[in-house]
Amino acid sequence: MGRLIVIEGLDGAGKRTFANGITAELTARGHSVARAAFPRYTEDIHGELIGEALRGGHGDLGDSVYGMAVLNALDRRAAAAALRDDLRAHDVLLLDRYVASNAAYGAARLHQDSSGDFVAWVQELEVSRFALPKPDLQILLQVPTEVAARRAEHRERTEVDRQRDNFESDAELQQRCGEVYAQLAAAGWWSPWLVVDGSGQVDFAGIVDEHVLA
Ligand SMILES: Nc1ncnc2c1ncn2[C@@H]1O[C@H](COP(=O)(O)OP(=O)(O)O)[C@@H](O)[C@H]1O
Ligand SMILES: Cc1cn([C@H]2C[C@H](O)[C@@H](COP(=O)(O)OP(=O)(O)O)O2)c(=O)[nH]c1=O
Repeated sequence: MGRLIVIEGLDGAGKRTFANGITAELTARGHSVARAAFPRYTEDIHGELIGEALRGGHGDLGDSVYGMAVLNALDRRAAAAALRDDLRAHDVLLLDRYVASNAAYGAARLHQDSSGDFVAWVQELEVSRFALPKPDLQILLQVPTEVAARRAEHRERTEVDRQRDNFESDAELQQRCGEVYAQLAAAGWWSPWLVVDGSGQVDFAGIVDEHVLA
């Protein structure tokens, strides 16, 4: 079985860039890597609806914390069989966002912390009821909120189809979300966590040696 490695962090933290760096390091050493990113905006009907709701579609759906979280959970549930296939076929399956994104963003939107009802509800739904594949490691790519916001703005200007959605433009929400992520990591929520400082150069070789393949 391959190792399931999840990358979490704020919008604009640099998750995709980090995933590219880890993938390059692993493939250079001859390891096979599968990748997925949630939400699956173009591959799954739940993901498609999430994208539309994030941009104001479907009435007040985007305002509903539980509604959006259910859609995100169903997107992952629909992906579970493919994730298991990837884990059988590859050395590493690298995910850009997973269940902890639901926990961190929902709790932050509701002004709860990681010990509140919302995180417990996510755990009950996605971990217990949907029995999604458990990560071997969740990596929190941690950057100051202002840095993440600047990067997201830069990305919006320079990349096609990477416009910021309603959450991404809300600085206070991002700040609270970063705090919940830090609590989840400190508590070892669902799996071991590694917190990586994403504000400067990242030591991909060291992280692969000590954490991804360990
Ligand atoms: N370590 C880094 N230092 C400087 N800029 C970065 C770094 N990582 C990512 N970026 C830039 O920040 C922006 C957002 O990165 P991205 O990987 O798309 O973030 P995310 O997937 O977390 O939203 C991109 O323009 C990217 O080039
Ligand atoms: C995967 C996932 C994302 N989210 C949130 C985080 C982001 O604010 C938003 C969209 O994800 P994001 O990774 O920002 O997508 P993009 O490719 O557009 O940058 O949805 C959840 O609330 N729950 C989830 O399960």
